[in-house]
Amino acid sequence: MHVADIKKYFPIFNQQVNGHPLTYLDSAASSQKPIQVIEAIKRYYERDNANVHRGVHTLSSRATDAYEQARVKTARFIHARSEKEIVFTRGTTTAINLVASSFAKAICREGDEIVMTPMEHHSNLIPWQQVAAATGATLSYIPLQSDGTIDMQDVKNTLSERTKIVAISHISNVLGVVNPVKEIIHQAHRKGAIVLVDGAQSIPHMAVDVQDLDCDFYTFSGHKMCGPTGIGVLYGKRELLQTMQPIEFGGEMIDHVDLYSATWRESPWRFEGGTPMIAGAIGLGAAIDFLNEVGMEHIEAHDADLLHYAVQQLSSIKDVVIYGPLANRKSLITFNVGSIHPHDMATILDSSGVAVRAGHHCCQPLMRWLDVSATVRASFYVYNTREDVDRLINAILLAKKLFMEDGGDSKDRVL
Ligand SMILES: Cc1ncc(COP(=O)(O)O)c(CN[C@@H](CS)C(=O)O)c1O
Repeated sequence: MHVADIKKYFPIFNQQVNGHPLTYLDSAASSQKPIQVIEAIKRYYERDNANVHRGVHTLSSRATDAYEQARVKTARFIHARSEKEIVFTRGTTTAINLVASSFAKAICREGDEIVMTPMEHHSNLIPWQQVAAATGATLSYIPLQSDGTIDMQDVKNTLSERTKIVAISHISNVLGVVNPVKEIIHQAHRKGAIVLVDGAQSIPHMAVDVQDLDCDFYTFSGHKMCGPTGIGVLYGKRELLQTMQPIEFGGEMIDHVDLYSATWRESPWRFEGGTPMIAGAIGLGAAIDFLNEVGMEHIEAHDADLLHYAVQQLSSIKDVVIYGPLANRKSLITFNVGSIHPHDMATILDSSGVAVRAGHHCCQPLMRWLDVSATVRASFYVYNTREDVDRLINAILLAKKLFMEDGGDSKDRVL
């Protein structure tokens, strides 16, 4: 399967939007789904649908096998030591909240420190604010360089003997910057701190080896990596997961129950109370098969080519401001064009069939750090092509002509 002709596996592109071919540049919000994932979920509901772990009949056995095979595939995809280090959650947000509520609240005390960065998504910011409020721990932030990157000296200066938790994104959903998480983890471990990596934007775009990183927790969402919504993953070192108490209680997750008390199954099952996202997990497994067939190295190379082309083309338009570093970034480009409000820009782009995201991208502290109220973000994935970038540029030039007095300059070109 060659990246160049991957679009044909995505049925959603067989449509026009506002009279134009769909140019989907919002994969950082949620990716599109290949027919292989759609068919896997359809096949489950048509042939194998039953509840897992409890039934002794054939369909329940088939559903259980498929569900647990998805866990094995996920463990292999991120090079976890064991599938028992893979907890299925609803997504990145619930994975982070599980660690914050179950692990962090148990180990943090008055005066302990939780270290983050101002670029974090609200899902990797607010849970830690809640931990601080509940335990008396304090929040410390690693300062960003002017281009949005992190300097390791600032990391060392921010960490202290009181640091208990470091929570950091692998790739920013606004800046696109790839953070030096392996080095940060090394420095955090020297202080005895535990590190959670928010992998929502990295897992879809780069090969991740959690053992090589030596991260303690790693979180991501199926819907951003060609999988369905409603399924995500918390990777946790087994010795840490085993110390954690569940935060949702009921069926599936128990060992023994009497009228006044209950005991739990081992991890990961103790964290998967109630009927799990069976079809979601099976769809995630199919998405992992698809990404493995394409090859993460090919995805990374395709991503780099598209992003380089997009930065080059966007930079050629007068009045464009690009946020984040021009190198060491992946999969997305955040920008503004002169005085055009991002929502106006996104609306005009949509009239040309170009789907981007506009707003604060669930990163309000980062918008204040950038000193903007909102931005436009174009994000790319395996099914995008240079033609999509050209359509984006053309639509931006149209918006300039509609919204800005000078209507574009001689350097601008309309394809
Ligand atoms: C870095 C990062 N961390 C956590 C999340 C939350 O993922 P969920 O699947 O919604 O739980 C996201 C999702 N960011 C989307 C929706 S705001 C975006 O458009 O940027 C993210 O990018």
